[in-house]
Amino acid sequence: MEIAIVAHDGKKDEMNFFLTKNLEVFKQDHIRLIATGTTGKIAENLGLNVHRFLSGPLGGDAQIAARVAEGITKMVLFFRDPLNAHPHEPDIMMLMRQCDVHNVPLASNPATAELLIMGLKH
Ligand SMILES: O=C(CO)COP(=O)(O)O
Repeated sequence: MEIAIVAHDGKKDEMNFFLTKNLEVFKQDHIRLIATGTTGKIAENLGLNVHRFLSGPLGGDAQIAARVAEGITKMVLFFRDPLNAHPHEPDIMMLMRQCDVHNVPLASNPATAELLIMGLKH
């Protein structure tokens, strides 16, 4: 099962905490982790296998949106920073829209991500 992780700069510490807490889940063989460029580094630094796409502002969100549209990515954990402006806002909206179009679970904050991970465990 392919899961995408994405975190805006203001949320990267929370992504680090979340991944650390759920390391055993993300290490499972049946889970393939993908990420935008800089977020992927966080996962790599924790010893996780992750395929890193472009950084968000350079098109990473758009690349992941395409995988959602194609039915490859099955879950998106996107820790958004609602308190800052992002130059690639259209790409961000596209990623979220594609999740809704294709009924792919999308967590836009850590609390929801925890619930999705709990769902995965059961
Ligand atoms: O900008 C992002 C999501 O919109 C995240 O990109 P990075 O993981 O490269 O920082």
